[in-house]
Amino acid sequence: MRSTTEFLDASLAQPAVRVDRLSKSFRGQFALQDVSLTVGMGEMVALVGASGSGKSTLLRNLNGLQQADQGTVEIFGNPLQVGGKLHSKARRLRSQIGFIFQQFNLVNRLTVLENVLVGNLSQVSLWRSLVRGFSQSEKLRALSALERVGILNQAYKRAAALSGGQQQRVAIARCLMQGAQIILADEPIASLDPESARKVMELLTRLNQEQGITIITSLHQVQIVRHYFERTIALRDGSVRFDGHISDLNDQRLNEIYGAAAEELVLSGHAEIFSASQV
Ligand SMILES: Nc1ncnc2c1ncn2[C@@H]1O[C@H](COP(=O)(O)OP(=O)(O)OP(=O)(O)O)[C@@H](O)[C@H]1O
Repeated sequence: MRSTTEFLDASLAQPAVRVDRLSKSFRGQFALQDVSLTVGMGEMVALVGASGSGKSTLLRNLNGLQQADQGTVEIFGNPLQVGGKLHSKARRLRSQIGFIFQQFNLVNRLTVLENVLVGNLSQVSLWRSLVRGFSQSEKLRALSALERVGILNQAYKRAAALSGGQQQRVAIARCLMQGAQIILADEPIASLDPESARKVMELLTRLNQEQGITIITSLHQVQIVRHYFERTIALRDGSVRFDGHISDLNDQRLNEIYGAAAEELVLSGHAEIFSASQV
């Protein structure tokens, strides 16, 4: 069996994510329909689309939280799911994929540091680790992750005591502790105030630019996408309707794809993010 290092080395020549003809239905309705796309290592890609267009379903399928009915997802050239079944390597591949949720998904009664430390553990190992404690080097790595996301000074507070923006940064630190090479973020700023949203978007951008972490983020607001992203994939009714440079996804193109629903993407929340700050 190959070691993790060999596994990572072999992956360098591969795209980070490759999706081939992925389809998923709920009660006879397509949530994803014949979706194919490739995301290179170190890319930062926005997924846009009106409510119900399939963004969350796609992200959940990319890390195997959910299985499609048909099609393939490959991570670093290795199959994660094929034809609706998780591959035997899925667990190892998933350890390289961090996932950030709109509602942060932290364990409220644990401290910030503990949340970062347990981020990568199964439920069983989580309680075992909490009982036996963590090694010094694990704690140092977790503290370093918190420093990288700018909230080292909150390490010993309970997660529930933090603001939404800070909690989202804990979730990102958890991905760093996990050693994630890919971060999937599902509407990561939808529950945040404009200033916190700006900080989270800047942090994701920095992790992409400075550490080469591949980032795929679903977002509702086209203004934000225009500011932070170059490549954008637009979904409608579970199909890819646009995959290209954000400058080509102008208002006219949005209207062609979404009709009246384009307003939801152009006008919804956080437009003030840029006027309220120096960005
Ligand atoms: N677990 C589920 N059970 C039934 N239907 C589902 C389920 N998950 C998603 N769907 C349906 O699949 C379609 C795509 O949903 P999805 O959540 O992926 O869209 P989205 O673009 O992320 O929307 P939003 O921006 O509102 O989160 C929708 O019609 C939704 O109702």
